[in-house]
Formats: sequence, structure tokens, C-alpha cells
Amino acid sequence: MIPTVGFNMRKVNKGSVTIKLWDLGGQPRFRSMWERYCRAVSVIVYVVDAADYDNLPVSKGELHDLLSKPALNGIPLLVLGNKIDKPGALSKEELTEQMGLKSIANREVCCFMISCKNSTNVDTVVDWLVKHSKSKN
Ligand SMILES: Nc1nc2c(ncn2[C@@H]2O[C@H](COP(=O)(O)OP(=O)(O)OP(=O)(O)O)[C@@H](O)[C@H]2O)c(=O)[nH]1
Ligand SMILES: [Mg+2]
Repeated sequence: MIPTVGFNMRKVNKGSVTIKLWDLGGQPRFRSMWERYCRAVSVIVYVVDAADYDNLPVSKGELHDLLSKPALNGIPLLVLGNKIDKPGALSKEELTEQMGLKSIANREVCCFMISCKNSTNVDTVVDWLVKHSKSKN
């Protein structure tokens, strides 16, 4: 897999719902564009590597910085702890603690632990997204 350069857009169909996904690059040089792309979305999905402890403080800082933007007030947040197939990956409780998710106020916050590699819990994520999708009509 190559790192996302800038962003990618994809549409995923689930039943009668089409989810439009903007996949934003996570490298430092792309972080300043996150806010712009998160404006007016139904949900912000923040994916972290649950097995990469060293980068969690930076990831936490970037997340809270993003959520502090007034334009993003109230948008529901879904945090995904990915790579739970890796030995030593954090538990949901540990990730919640390390990312400071309990301190986030004034928006819905949800966290799932997933493995994209093994497709673990990916269905749960899609179901959650469908529930939070907004009708165009
Ligand atoms: N073990 C394991 N590896 C994974 C999993 N998901 C992704 N990877 C690997 O992690 C690496 C990084 O994946 P990317 O999808 O490029 O990560 P990204 O977060 O999109 O990175 P940016 O595009 O820079 O934001 C790749 O080598 C993937 O194969 C997972 O669930 N388990
Ligand atoms: Mg990417």
C-alpha cells in the first residue's frame, strides 16, 4: 500500500445508501487540509494504528486540534483503532484513554477496533456509517 497523496474519493453502496468517502492523507504535509475537507460532512472518521504506541500522542494532538475548529462543531466522530491483528495492539479501553476520547464534548463519539487486513469489524463500521448518513432529500 502506498501512502495517500492528497486525498482519494470513493463511493460505497450499502443497500439503498451510497456513502461518499473522502480518504485524506495522514502525513504531516497533508494535515492542514483536513479541516477544509471535514466541513459539512456527516461524520468524521479518524483512523489510528492501535499497535503504534509511539505515534499515539501525536495522533491525539492532531485529533483534538482538528476538533477544536469551530467549523467542525457537533460533527459526529468515529475513531477506528486499526491493526488489531498485530500482537500487542491496544484494547478499546486503552485506545480511548490514550486518545483522550472521554474529554470530547458536544458531539457524538464512537470507537471501534478493527483490522482492515482481516476485515474484522468492517461491517460494523459500515452499518454505523449508514445509520449516520444524511438523506439528500
Ligand atoms: N497488520 C495490518 N496492517 C495493516 C492494516 N491496515 C493497513 N495495514 C498496513 O499499514 C500500512 C499503511 O497503510 P495505509 O493504508 O497506507 O495507511 P494510511 O493511514 O492510509 O496512511 P496515509 O495514506 O499516509 O494516511 C500498509 O502497509 C498496510 O498494508 C491492518 O489492519 N493490519
Ligand atoms: Mg491512506
